[in-house]
Amino acid sequence: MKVGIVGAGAVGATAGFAMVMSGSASEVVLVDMNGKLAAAQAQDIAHAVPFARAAQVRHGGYPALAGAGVVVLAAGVAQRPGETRLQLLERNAAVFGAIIPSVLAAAPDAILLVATNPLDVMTQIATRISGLPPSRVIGSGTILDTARFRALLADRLGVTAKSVHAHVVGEHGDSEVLLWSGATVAGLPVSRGAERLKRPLTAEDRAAIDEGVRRAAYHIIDGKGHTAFGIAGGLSRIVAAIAGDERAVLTCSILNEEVLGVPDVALSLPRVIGAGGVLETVMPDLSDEESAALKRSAEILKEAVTSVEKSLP
Ligand SMILES: NC(=O)C1=CN([C@@H]2O[C@H](COP(=O)(O)OP(=O)(O)OC[C@H]3O[C@@H](n4cnc5c(N)ncnc54)[C@H](O)[C@@H]3O)[C@@H](O)[C@H]2O)C=CC1
Ligand SMILES: CC(=O)C(=O)O
Repeated sequence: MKVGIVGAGAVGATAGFAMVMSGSASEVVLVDMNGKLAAAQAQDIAHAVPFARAAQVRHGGYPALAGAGVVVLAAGVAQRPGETRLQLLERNAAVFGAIIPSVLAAAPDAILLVATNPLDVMTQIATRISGLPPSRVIGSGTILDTARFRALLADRLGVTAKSVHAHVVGEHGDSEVLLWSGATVAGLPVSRGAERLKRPLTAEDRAAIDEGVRRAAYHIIDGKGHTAFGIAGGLSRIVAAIAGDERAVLTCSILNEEVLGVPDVALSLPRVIGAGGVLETVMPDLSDEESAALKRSAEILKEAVTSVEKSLP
C-alpha cells in the first residue's frame, strides 16, 4: 500500500523508516513545508531499503500523495520540555486547516492517520475539516500508551510484552486511563498471574507503572528533546492492520458520538481496524474508578475542543 506522510520531522520520518523496515508500506511519500528536509529524509530512508522488503521511498508536493491508501498527519509543532500536549492546540489546529484540504485534493480516498498532538483534539479537528466519516480519520491515540503499559508490566512480571494484554484508554495525554481491571497475563487476571510468576504486584509497583506510562513522554523529551521510535512503531502497526485488512484490535482515537454521557468527543477505546479504517469499537468492562476516570478524560477533551472550535474554518 502507498502511504503518504505529511510532516517529515522526527515522528514522520521515523514512521516512514518503521514502515519500510517492517514492510507495512510498499511506497512511502514524504511531504513537508521544508522541502529540503523531506528530500533528505526520503533519501536516508531509501538507503535502508536494501536491508528490508522492496519499497519505493520519495518526497514531493501534495500531488505526489495521489493513490495513497493512508496519509499520516505528523506536521506541526511538538512539546518543548515541560509543556503539555494540550498547550500545542491552537498552533497545530492552524496547521491542519492549511494541509488537510491539499491532502484530500490529491488523495480523496485515503484514510487519515493523525499523529500530531494534542492527539485527540487534532483527530476531532481533522474529522471536522475533512468531512470524512470518523471511521476514516484515525488518531494513533493510546496505541503508544498501551505499548508502554504492556512493556512496563512485562518487565515487572519477567515475561515478554506480547504475552501481556492490557489497555490504556481515553486521552493520549495526562488524563489517560490504565485499565488494570482487565489486564491479563497467561490468561489470568494480572494480579493472579503475577503471584503465579512469583512476582506479586504491590500498590507501589502499580503506582510506579502508572507514573512510568503517564509521564513517559515528559521523561523522554527531557532527555532527548522528542519522542519518535515508539509512535513510529505504533503508526506502522496501524498501517499494517489497514493494508492487510487484519481486523486487529488496537487502542486508537476516533470521534465518538458519546462516551459515558459526553457527546461528540474523540478519544481512544479498543477498535477493530481493517481495510476500511475503524470497523468496530469494543467498549471494555470498567471498574467504578476507571469509569469515573474515563468520563473525566472525555470531559477534559471536550472542553479543549470546544475552546478551539470557534476558530476553525
Ligand atoms: N501521537 C503520538 O503519540 C506522538 C505525537 N507526537 C507529535 O507529532 C508532531 C510532530 O512531532 P515531531 O516530528 O517531533 O516534530 P518536528 O518538528 O520534528 O516535525 C514537524 C514537521 O512538521 C512540518 N510542518 C509544520 N507545519 C507544516 C505545514 N503547514 N505543512 C507541512 N509541514 C509542516 C515541519 O516543517 C517539521 O518538519 C507533534 O505535534 C508531536 O507532539 C510526537 C510523539 C508521539
Ligand atoms: C510526545 C508524545 O505524545 C508521546 O511520546 O507520548
